[in-house]
Amino acid sequence: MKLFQNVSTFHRVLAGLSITGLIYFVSTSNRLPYNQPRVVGPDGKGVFLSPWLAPVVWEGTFDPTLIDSIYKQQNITIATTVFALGKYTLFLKDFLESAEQNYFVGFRVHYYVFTDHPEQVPEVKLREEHHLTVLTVPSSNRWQDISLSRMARLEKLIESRLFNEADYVFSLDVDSKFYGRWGVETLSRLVGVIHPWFYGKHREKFPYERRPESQAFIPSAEGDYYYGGAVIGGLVKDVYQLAKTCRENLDIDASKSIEAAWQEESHLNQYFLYNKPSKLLSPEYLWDDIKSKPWEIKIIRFSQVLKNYNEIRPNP
Ligand SMILES: CC(=O)N[C@H]1[C@@H](OP(=O)(O)OP(=O)(O)OC[C@H]2O[C@@H](n3ccc(=O)[nH]c3=O)[C@H](O)[C@@H]2O)O[C@H](CO)[C@H](O)[C@@H]1O
Ligand SMILES: [Mn+2]
Repeated sequence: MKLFQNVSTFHRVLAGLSITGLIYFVSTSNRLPYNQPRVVGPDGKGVFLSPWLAPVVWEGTFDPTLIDSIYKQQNITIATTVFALGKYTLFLKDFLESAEQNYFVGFRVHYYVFTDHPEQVPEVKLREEHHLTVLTVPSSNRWQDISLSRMARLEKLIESRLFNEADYVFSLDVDSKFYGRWGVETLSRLVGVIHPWFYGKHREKFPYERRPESQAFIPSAEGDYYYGGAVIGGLVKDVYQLAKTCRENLDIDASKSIEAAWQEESHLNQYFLYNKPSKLLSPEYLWDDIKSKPWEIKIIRFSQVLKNYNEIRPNP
């Protein structure tokens, strides 16, 4: 504790702190202060390196033909998990059909569809080397539980199958559609996507979990990007570590009856702050159909579709 010259100063400071303040103090005292990274530069163009030298994938930063030819030599399989419980099965058709047009075309893909209504999984013609497995899970009557249980299910699926069946894995929101190429340019050890609604905002305004009692807590002076929970990816081993850690932290929060502001997305953001992704996907890879396209976005590749939450979620 270099900050304090002698023990009595340290005790006086401690005595003046509340328990919440103490947790805050201990958890922040050894963290490095640094400026928030920009997503769009002063020239209005997307910044394509993070301050820890992770590439940020934007249109124009890669040559699709060249990058495909490099990965072709590696004979890889990309597992893709997608959850469609309750009424969310209605998103599967567009999700899968648009994926088949755009998603890892020419590479081996294995979709794992988790659902409580296996009979509602549509028949979609898959490309050669693309496969789909339906995994039946129990229904749930809280959307928050569905969304956050994805971490535990991903962890278990990796343990039981993906260590043997795949090289990379992506977990994607089903209420989405592909509009453009999503290929091997997105592959890396650990991959996160920059959320389309917050990339122009100061990090103090990010909807991170702000209660120190939660395992997802992020202090207001910290944060790199606000990552979307709709896309998690990377090598099977690294995504396993992420899913396991987030699931453990979700369990700790649940035991204290705390639910983070944005469920597993909050825990994902906390994980990525202290375990930096090795590649970032620009908001081209997670847009929202109701959001107009600004100048810095040259192409929308994957986007959340319009939906009426009151109609499709099992609870408010
Ligand atoms: C764009 C984005 O980053 N979205 C995130 C955001 O809100 P969203 O509003 O996108 O959450 P959402 O309603 O799409 O739920 C996330 C996912 O859970 C599944 N699901 C949910 C409800 C249901 O009844 N049935 C079902 O299958 C489905 O796969 C869905 O895509 O915050 C959520 C957690 O609060 C997740 O982190 C989402 O990934
Ligand atoms: Mn969604």
